[in-house]
Amino acid sequence: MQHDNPIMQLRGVVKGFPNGTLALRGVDLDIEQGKVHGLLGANGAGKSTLIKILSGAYWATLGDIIWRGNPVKWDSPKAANDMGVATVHQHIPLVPTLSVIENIFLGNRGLWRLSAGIRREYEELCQRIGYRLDPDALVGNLSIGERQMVSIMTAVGTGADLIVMDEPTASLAAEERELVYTTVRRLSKGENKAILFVSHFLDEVMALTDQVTVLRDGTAVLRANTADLDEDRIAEAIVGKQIVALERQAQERTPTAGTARLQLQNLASKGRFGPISLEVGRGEVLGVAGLLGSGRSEFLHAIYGSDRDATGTVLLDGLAVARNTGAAVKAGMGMVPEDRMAQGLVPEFEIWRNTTLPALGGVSVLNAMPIEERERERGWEAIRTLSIKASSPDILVKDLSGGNAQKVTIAKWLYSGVKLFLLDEPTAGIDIGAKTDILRLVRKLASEGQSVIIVSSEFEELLAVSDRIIVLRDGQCVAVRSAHETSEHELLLLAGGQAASVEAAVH
Ligand SMILES: Nc1ncnc2c1ncn2[C@@H]1O[C@H](COP(=O)(O)OP(=O)(O)OP(=O)(O)O)[C@@H](O)[C@H]1O
Repeated sequence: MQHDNPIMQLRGVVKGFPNGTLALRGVDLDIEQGKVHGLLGANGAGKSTLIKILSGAYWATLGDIIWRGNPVKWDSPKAANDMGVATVHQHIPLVPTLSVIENIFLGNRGLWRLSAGIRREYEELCQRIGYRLDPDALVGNLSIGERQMVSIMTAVGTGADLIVMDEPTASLAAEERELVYTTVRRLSKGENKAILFVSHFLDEVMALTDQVTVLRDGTAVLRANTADLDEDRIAEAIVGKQIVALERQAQERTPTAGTARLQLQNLASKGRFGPISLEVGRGEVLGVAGLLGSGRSEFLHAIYGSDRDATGTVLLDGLAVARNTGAAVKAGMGMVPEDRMAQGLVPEFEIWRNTTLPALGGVSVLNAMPIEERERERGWEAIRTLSIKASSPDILVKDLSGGNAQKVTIAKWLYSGVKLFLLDEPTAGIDIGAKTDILRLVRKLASEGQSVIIVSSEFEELLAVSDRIIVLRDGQCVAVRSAHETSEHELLLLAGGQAASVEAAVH
């Protein structure tokens, strides 16, 4: 690989954690100005650790960081930021109670009043990026895609020359992803910025990046120009072996006919979605396709009772479920929300404790005293079933990589007698090897009689795993299709309206 203009170089970077984990084992990396550098690797390969070192959040245990030709030792994100490195983190650290403009300029201005100058600066930033949000909109009211754009604008607004993006498209639909790509291209080609782009999506890495580094178990196992690679080669480097493509298994099964597990009658939430009436059978997987803002997550929250404004009736196995999450869990629903860290896990607890949180019935005496041995065994089982990269169930969830923590949120419901799984983007941020494992697990749950409603921005995934797919657009259910009767193309058209730019999808 030729390096014309490296702005950032890592040489032999090692990172060990106090619990003994060696997350990076001597990594070299060269990021050039005006180029997009893709960083890939399975969950737990070391990507976030590397990013934290680049952005000053962690010290490297060993090795050199060379910025514009000079070795540096950053002791804080602010120090890295002052030198010209900005990071767009995976879990977007925005302040929900502040406005867009306040969030964007908060960090580098401290306390200040909104002046005409700042507003002008905001408009200039929007011009540069080619995207505009209402500067006074509250961040808490924005969609995940819009929040992602606020994070990117914040990074660009610092004037950084290297922008590190940690899975910026992880839970975005095709159209919103396209927005991020356009921004990345503008910044690299138009403004000569260097971009480090972390992603699990091979198609976008092929389409967007100039160079690629693949980490496996803390080692850079592939460093090459993207033009010299193809998806198979990258996938092989990520998992260390050839992987089987997503199989489409939908045709092979028929859910138990005539037995409704879930019945929704006029379920609606004002300004969000609905009314929607439908049934989900025992052993059925219902896919929900829709773009960001279509009401897809809101739909799940209403079923689960976490939307207190929702109206309508939800019946599980013929019995009405009161509209609160406690009643939903008691009735047999399990929810894996999109914003996992905020809603799904207790980071300070071990894997085993998180895995058995909702399921103490099976591992305790009279539901009161958990038997630790059995709980730990569950933890091991979860590690095996979902290929969680952890040396034991005693590892704290906060010490897991993002993707592995996410697997724990799924594991959490597996052993709790759940009858209806509500999965919001269950494979976002999950590496390609484990993605197929999770989809297979969904099929397995269905074959055992559980029902599943799954929301995914990746329609290919919905087609692979669902029996039926409903399409939401602007809060309305605009189509119901049997999975084997539809296609990704049709779903995209339906989800975006006929006029939707299908080209927006990455090919
Ligand atoms: N604070 C920590 N303490 C101990 N171990 C950690 C800590 N942070 C990460 N690890 C471990 O270091 C390894 C690398 O994790 P890292 O978060 O860098 O992976 P990743 O490639 O970003 O994964 P993902 O795709 O899931 O986000 C993992 O084994 C993880 O469990």
